[in-house]
Amino acid sequence: MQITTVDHPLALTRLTTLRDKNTDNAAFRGALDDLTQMLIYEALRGWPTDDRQIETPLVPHTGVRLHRPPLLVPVLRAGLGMVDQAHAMVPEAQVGFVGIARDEATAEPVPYLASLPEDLSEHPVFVLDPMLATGGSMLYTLNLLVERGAQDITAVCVVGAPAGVAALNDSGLPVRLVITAIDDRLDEANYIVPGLGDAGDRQFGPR
Ligand SMILES: O=P(O)(O)OC[C@H]1O[C@H](OP(=O)(O)OP(=O)(O)O)[C@H](O)[C@@H]1O
Ligand SMILES: O=c1cc[nH]c(=O)[nH]1
Ligand SMILES: [Mg+2]
Repeated sequence: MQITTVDHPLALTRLTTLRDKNTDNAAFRGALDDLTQMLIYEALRGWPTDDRQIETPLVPHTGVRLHRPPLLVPVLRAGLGMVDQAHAMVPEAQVGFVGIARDEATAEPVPYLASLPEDLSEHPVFVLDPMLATGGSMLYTLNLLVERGAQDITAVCVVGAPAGVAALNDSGLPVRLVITAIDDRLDEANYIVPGLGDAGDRQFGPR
């Protein structure tokens, strides 16, 4: 699996804000917004383009547009904090939604929403979820997408645990990973260490 680590100093300052337990919900959302811009920018590096004929104020000119803009799929709740900025970067993108909450006792993904196009065979997909812990939620989402024909998927994450990265790698699914940091480990409750806590709660409050 291809892994792109976005460790630009500006990405790392935002990650530090996210990790800081004294960052309030509004500042957390702001830092995630900034970081998402950088992740999407890197995720689209080298993306195919088509010619677009325009006229500058001086002469006709051949510019570009994205070839097949990715479908953006935030995984609720935490991925909601990434979708507005991702959409701002790729305004022509369509957006689908997946909702999953981990069972707190088992860390198994419990899905509660899937709102996606029926046929994804022509759509590259960007899955937006800041956290890749055991990988259960991401694998559930990837399988949902592949069942609908997706063949080109990018997982766009902020922090991963080695176990989650290995789970994606071992899945054999058509996915690459764009991420800011791969942390040390999971704790006994399957939280990422050092991590940043619960990315959903830190944006929206406890559920
Ligand atoms: O890799 P995993 O072990 O599956 O853990 C990662 C998942 O956990 C978090 O969501 P959570 O279940 O806390 O829901 P929330 O976003 O509503 O808080 C996170 O946003 C991921 O979706
Ligand atoms: O550390 C973790 C693990 C799963 N989900 C989170 O939000 N944080
Ligand atoms: Mg949560």
